[in-house]
Amino acid sequence: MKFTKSAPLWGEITVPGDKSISHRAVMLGSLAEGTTEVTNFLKGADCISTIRAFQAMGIDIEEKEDTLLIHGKGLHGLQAPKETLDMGNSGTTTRLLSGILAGQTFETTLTGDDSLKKRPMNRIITPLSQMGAQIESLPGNGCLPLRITGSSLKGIHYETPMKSAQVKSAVLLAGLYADGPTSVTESALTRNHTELMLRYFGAEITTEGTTSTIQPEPHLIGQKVEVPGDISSAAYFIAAALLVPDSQVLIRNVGVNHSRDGILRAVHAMGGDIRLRNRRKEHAEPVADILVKSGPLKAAVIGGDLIPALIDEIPVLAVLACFAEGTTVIKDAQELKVKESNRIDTVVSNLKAMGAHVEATDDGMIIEGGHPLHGALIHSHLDHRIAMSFAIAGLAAEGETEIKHAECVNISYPGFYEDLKSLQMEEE
Ligand SMILES: O=C(O)C1=C[C@@H](OP(=O)(O)O)[C@@H](O)[C@H](O)C1
Ligand SMILES: C=C(OP(=O)(O)O)C(=O)O
Repeated sequence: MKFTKSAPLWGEITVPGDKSISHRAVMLGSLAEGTTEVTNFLKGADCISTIRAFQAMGIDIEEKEDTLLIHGKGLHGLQAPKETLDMGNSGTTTRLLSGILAGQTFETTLTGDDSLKKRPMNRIITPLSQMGAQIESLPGNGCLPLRITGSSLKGIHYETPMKSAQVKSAVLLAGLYADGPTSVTESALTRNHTELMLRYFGAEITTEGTTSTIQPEPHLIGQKVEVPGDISSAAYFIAAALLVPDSQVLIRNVGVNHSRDGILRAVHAMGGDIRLRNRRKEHAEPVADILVKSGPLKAAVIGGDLIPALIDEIPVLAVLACFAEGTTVIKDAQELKVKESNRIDTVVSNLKAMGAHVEATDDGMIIEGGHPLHGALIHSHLDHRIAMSFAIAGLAAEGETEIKHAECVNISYPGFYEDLKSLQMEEE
């Protein structure tokens, strides 16, 4: 896929449904009694891995044109799958599902693609084992494939050593099957979709500060879930509209949960022209329309508690920083190293190929803005966020940018390139 300097971006767009919320809707819909109707479900490869896993455990999931109907069988209704469950590229599916599988009465094996097989699973094996789960990393290196033998679980209090919503969620979901309350404390709030959706489906779950506590054996009831647009997908259009001169884009129906809105806060800090309109609440989640206009940007320091609220947006934020005046520091973001690629390395090497002045650090990167980027051959490393971030860089760089394995955007945003093109004004 090739990109050159873009004509202004102009108009309105609706991005596909939120990936995190889509995964959780399938999971809780399957564990609830009755039918859950999900609209604006993300039909990306990661969420399809979640659907296939629950279908393999006996859940009837109807995939209609605009909706997903999940015929849940209750907390104890899953059946042993006949085969190994393939998690594809999805860390979220693997870690959250492991929490659920830990409390079943059967044994399951989970595997995934080459990228997922390199990602660390000890972060969930440790707390789930403390709860009494039996989980074995078959290669013995803390990675997939995992064999999970369902066990009776005990409630624990767990302090997460890393800022990870997947770890928090795995423990809370295992807590559904524990013998008493289970609580998780984190050092900074990570995305709280699991907590909000559990409450929405009828679980007894409370949150005080950054500690959430769940009571076991709730009676979950199927619900209607309207999935908001994914702010992580909206981030690419926010960046494109800021960078391409004379652009103005309205992104409708985006989830703006405070635990996810770090990209909005970062763009504000960088002086970008971005406004929220029509704020409302859809079921459990806050939603708004986002209006973005192009304009100059200034550097910022991005770190601390802001990081979990924009962790997946850091690649595109790094692209923005190349066009900002001054030196941007991204820190406290070690988690980037264990995503679909090592995103510190893949962002820095690709930005360098485009002529950026950027250096990797142990927990992020330092970017000296104001040096024009030029086109280059970009290696996505099959990482969807890298492909999309550098497509945006290509719209603002001199010359031609080519993205290798550009199709990996299907993980979280099938139709991304078409949507981007739909905003580009025709050249006179
Ligand atoms: O819980 C989730 O849905 C996610 C949590 C984050 O991962 P970590 O929990 O590993 O930070 C994020 O990067 C991922 O895209 C989705
Ligand atoms: C890190 C991501 O997803 P996951 O961990 O679910 O693979 C992502 O979508 O950027």
